Amino acid sequence: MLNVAIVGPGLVGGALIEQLAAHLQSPRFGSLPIAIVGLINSKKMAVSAAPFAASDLGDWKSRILGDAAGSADMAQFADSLAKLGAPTVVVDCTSSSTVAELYPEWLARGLHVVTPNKKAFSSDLSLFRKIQALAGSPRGPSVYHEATVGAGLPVLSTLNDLVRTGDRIEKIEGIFSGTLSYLFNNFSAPGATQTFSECVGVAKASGYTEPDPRDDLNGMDVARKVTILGRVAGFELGIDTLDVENIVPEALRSVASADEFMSRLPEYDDHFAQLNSEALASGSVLRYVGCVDGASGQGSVKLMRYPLDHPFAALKGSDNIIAFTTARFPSPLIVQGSGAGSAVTAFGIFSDLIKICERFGADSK
Ligand SMILES: NC(=O)C1=CN([C@@H]2O[C@H](COP(=O)(O)OP(=O)(O)OC[C@H]3O[C@@H](n4cnc5c(N)ncnc54)[C@H](OP(=O)(O)O)[C@@H]3O)[C@@H](O)[C@H]2O)C=CC1
Ligand SMILES: N[C@@H](CC=O)C(=O)O
Repeated sequence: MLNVAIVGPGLVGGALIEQLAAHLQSPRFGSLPIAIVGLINSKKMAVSAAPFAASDLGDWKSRILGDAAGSADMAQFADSLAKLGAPTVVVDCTSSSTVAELYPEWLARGLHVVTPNKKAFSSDLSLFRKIQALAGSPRGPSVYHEATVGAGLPVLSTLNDLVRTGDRIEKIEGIFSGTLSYLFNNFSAPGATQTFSECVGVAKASGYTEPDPRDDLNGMDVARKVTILGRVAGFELGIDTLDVENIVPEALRSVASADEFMSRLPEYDDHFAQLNSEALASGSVLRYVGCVDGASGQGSVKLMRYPLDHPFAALKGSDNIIAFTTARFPSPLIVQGSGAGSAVTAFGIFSDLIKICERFGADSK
């Protein structure tokens, strides 16, 4: 049996609990040897040697993390998990750097890590290297983070396969943000009628944005993804040395809360409308694009113009598109599809859990 403990049952973590609970209750799939044994958010926690019942998972907010649950204490949470015996995975569904910095400690205690949180892989290179070293041995604890780039799309697994089979990465280029894809697909298209701030509002309500949408609009979410791709491809990319275009209006960069930012964004609709009409007048649309250049080992994150017949201009909804140009794929290998939202992200995490089950031969006893 593979024990699973979820840190941060918010939008994505909540969807993961739903998918796992549905799986446990399904006669078709219920034999998957996964047991949820721990939940922790910033206030409460619960760890159990016996798996939580599927019926409790259906109402976890009151039945598991309700009044009877203990106060959140991450050190105690990890202690209890490390003592469980069976292979145990900590699934970090926060966006916290503090939590990400705990991975080396968890790995050193034999706990596996699965996460959609980009921080550990895109911050200090030394943290990334430490994690890689601890997770590098064939039968030791492992780290999977497919959902950090492209949410549920098979982006990192594809890149890993290219690298491990000895292909040479020449360029990785794409639209890596579901939020910015949705924004520009809907705002920057011939005949579009929604204002920029209305599009941001829909992206937020649809669960595409980071908890604070400025983390998408300032380019940092894409910069983190470009850094992760570059590092997995073998380049020493650092987020602080990337060339990143921040499109948050200057005056809104320091406002205190995401709510205040959202309420003041309409003041800048004319500015974005102007950028858009200039692009349309030149027969192009605006798209926010990230790139890793294999020749220089450098990355960039920019608002660019693309002609209407370019594949990036034809993107729909919150789709991501990632084009890998390599020695073997001079005509690029393309991964495309829904690239944000809680359901697809939870799917990416779930598929990583299945990989750990397979790798460590967890059985259903
Ligand atoms: N939305 C998407 O499409 C995608 C999201 N991701 C990533 O998924 C992650 C989760 O996103 P999302 O679900 O939207 O975030 P939410 O803000 O909805 O949820 C975050 C959760 O983390 C908990 N949390 C925060 N800090 C701590 C802490 N120090 N200790 C314990 N718990 C903590 C929060 O607890 P509390 O409620 O108590 O504050 C909350 O339960 C992020 O890293 C995001 O970048 C990745 C790919 C796609
Ligand atoms: N905010 C991100 C969520 C996934 O990483 C995005 O819009 O892509």
